[in-house]
Amino acid sequence: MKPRVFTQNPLPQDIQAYLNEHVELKIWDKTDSLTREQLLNELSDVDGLLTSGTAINEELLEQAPQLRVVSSISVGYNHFDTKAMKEYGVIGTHTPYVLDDTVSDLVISLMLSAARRVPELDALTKRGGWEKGKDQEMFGVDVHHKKLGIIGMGRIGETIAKRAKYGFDMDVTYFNRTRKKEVEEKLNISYQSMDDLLCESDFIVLMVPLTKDTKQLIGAREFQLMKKSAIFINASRGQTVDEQALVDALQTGEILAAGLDVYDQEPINENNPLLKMKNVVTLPHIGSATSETRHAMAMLAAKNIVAALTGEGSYYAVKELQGVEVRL
Ligand SMILES: NC(=O)C1=CN([C@@H]2O[C@H](COP(=O)(O)OP(=O)(O)OC[C@H]3O[C@@H](n4cnc5c(N)ncnc54)[C@H](OP(=O)(O)O)[C@@H]3O)[C@@H](O)[C@H]2O)C=CC1
Ligand SMILES: O=CC(=O)O
Repeated sequence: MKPRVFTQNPLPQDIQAYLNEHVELKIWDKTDSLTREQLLNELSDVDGLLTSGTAINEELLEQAPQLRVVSSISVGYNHFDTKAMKEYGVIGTHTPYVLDDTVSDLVISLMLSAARRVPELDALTKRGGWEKGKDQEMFGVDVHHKKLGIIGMGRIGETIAKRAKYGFDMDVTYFNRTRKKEVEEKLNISYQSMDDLLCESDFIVLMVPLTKDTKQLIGAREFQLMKKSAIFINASRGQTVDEQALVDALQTGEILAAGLDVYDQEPINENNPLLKMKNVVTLPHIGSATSETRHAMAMLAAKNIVAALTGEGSYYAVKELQGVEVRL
């Protein structure tokens, strides 16, 4: 008998066809979005769940007695309670590598947009505010040849560094808990303590996963260390930053500008002060959102769930759940 898989994510036809060959696929096809209660109900007799941000916690695992694999169409997996999943013998998989270039492109666009004030000046031009002789009021700052500090030199961090170094001649430094000498040599970049990186960088990009150690990694103290001319970019998760401290730093001129793809609350509340600031570029968590990359992620997530459920082929288990014995 084929394993049963449930998903609430709409999937392209070719991915559905691939899944149908290997599993009994059930897709949530109602127009209303699925409530938590409906999800738990659907999970009562399935072996696998294909999802993106669904919180996988004890309450869900308790009510899904057959569940063996949760495959996330994302690389970040802070929605997994990996401790509980381990206890219940449930594997969690994710989609590394296939989105690195796309997310990096977006990070570079946030850097450029914030530095050159692209959204602000686009709005000014469209509302007829372009006046001759007022160029100076529209000046931005250069990106090329500046110093970029990347916090979180992982898969995505590395592709950002490559673009910054070879595309924009930037002086790139990074901070990680583990030093990566081979990457330093390959890309001609250097390692710094986090405080030194914060003090010296013109651009600071945060690209760490959200974990108990990175929650509010950047707060009031860290913004105080930054240059007044610093541009801060966050494309990791909103909770890696103390958002109120970010608002304060931008309002008091402690830093120059910010480019954000992620927030404490998503979708962001329409009254959030960040939305009112000219010196903040705001995007709706679209780091990997191109047709090609979202397709590649969904296909990889489909392959992960098939491999993990059938035991045929390899899959990308998240770090904390590698080698976990799956419940029978
Ligand atoms: N905006 C968007 O749409 C997207 C956002 N993301 C986010 O980006 C994150 C990173 O993805 P990816 O590059 O693939 O992940 P990786 O695991 O490859 O890289 C993460 C890096 O962060 C470092 N890190 C972890 N904890 C800390 C810490 N406490 N202090 C400093 N550095 C730390 C790790 O090094 P070390 O362990 O040595 O410290 C590692 O090098 C994802 O987890 C996700 O949250 C990803 C894709 C799209
Ligand atoms: O935020 C997106 C991800 O893939 O993680």
